[in-house]
Amino acid sequence: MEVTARAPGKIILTGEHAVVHGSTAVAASIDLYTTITLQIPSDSDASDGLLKIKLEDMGLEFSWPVEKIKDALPDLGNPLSSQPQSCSHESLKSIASLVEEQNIPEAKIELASGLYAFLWMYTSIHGYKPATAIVTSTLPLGSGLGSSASFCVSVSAALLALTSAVSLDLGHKGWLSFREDNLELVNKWAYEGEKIIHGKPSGIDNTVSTFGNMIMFKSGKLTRMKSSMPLRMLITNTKVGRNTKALVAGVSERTLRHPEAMNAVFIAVDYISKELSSIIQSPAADPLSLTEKEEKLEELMEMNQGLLQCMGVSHASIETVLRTTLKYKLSSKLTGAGGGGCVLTLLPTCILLFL
Ligand SMILES: Nc1ncnc2c1ncn2[C@@H]1O[C@H](COP(=O)(O)OP(=O)(O)O)[C@@H](O)[C@H]1O
Ligand SMILES: C[C@@](O)(CCOP(=O)(O)O)CC(=O)O
Ligand SMILES: [Mg+2]
Repeated sequence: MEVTARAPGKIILTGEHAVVHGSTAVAASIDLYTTITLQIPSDSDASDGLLKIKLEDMGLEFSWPVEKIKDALPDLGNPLSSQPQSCSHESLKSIASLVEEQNIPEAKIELASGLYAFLWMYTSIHGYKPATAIVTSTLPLGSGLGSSASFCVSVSAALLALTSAVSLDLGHKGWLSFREDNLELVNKWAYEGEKIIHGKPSGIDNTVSTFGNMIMFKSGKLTRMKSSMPLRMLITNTKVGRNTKALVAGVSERTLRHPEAMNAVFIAVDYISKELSSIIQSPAADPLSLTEKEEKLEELMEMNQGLLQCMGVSHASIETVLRTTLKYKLSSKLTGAGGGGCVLTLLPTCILLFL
């Protein structure tokens, strides 16, 4: 049995971090993907008894004898793919020791949490079957474009596609697609993976990666959006590496130190996201001209960036991009967890006329 699945990365237009604390955020999927090919031999005699994962872009391969996984995680004997399970502290410790034995190069140690998520989802859904997973990605890792969620969604989709828990319909461009209820299952398993990588994710990244297009997200609930205006974003990668888990934890610590001030910040972000979504979706016959709408969006992005600074997640490299784009009267904000990573700049239609 073999299947290939892919899932997109995302940009967050407004509301990152605050969404973890219950505010509204707006996100859109982008045309960069994580792709996974999963092969599970149907004849166990024909296999080498290993669970392998090949990260092709990095030229890395990791493998574990399934018997060893069984010893480390003995409680997963009866996988129930239709019931997403959270990884307990004990299971995570066992998984960490399985990954530690692989001697990941020090410069790539961040990959460990991706491997934890893979091992958890694989064994929870398929038990101790030998298999090979080959992963490639066009997304930069750890840059705010949701590589972790796109990895988890593609893994979850590939794993579920090879179970009887889902049925696939003929999709578009040669890809099969999941039905809506099956997409929810894909999303729930991916969220369990994101929890292992991020610690305390809001769920917005895996949700937009699973359902695509543009969404509004608040307290685990998604509202699909229909944009009624052109919206072009320039993405600048500062190439400053950072880790979402640490940044999310930093905002929570600041919230514990200054609960009232931070709650006011989160409420302001909620209003910003709601206003942004209503502008983006306002009917074309709206009295506001396109230029007026774009000016409002620019102002909202600037306000959100200021509040992200309040949360302590901006960075000198992000400020440099902000100053540079401002010279051309363009508005920018960080996207994703910040601390480096990517910056979004709105490209208004008047600029595009000159390109
Ligand atoms: N293709 C991949 N293969 C293995 N792990 C991945 C892959 N993509 C993402 N990950 C995991 O996700 C982590 C990056 O997630 P994160 O810090 O949330 O940044 P972002 O989601 O913005 O890219 C990586 O360090 C790795 O553990
Ligand atoms: C900071 C946050 O809002 C988004 C993180 O996105 P990314 O992992 O940096 O792509 C966290 C979350 O919502 O789970
Ligand atoms: Mg992430």
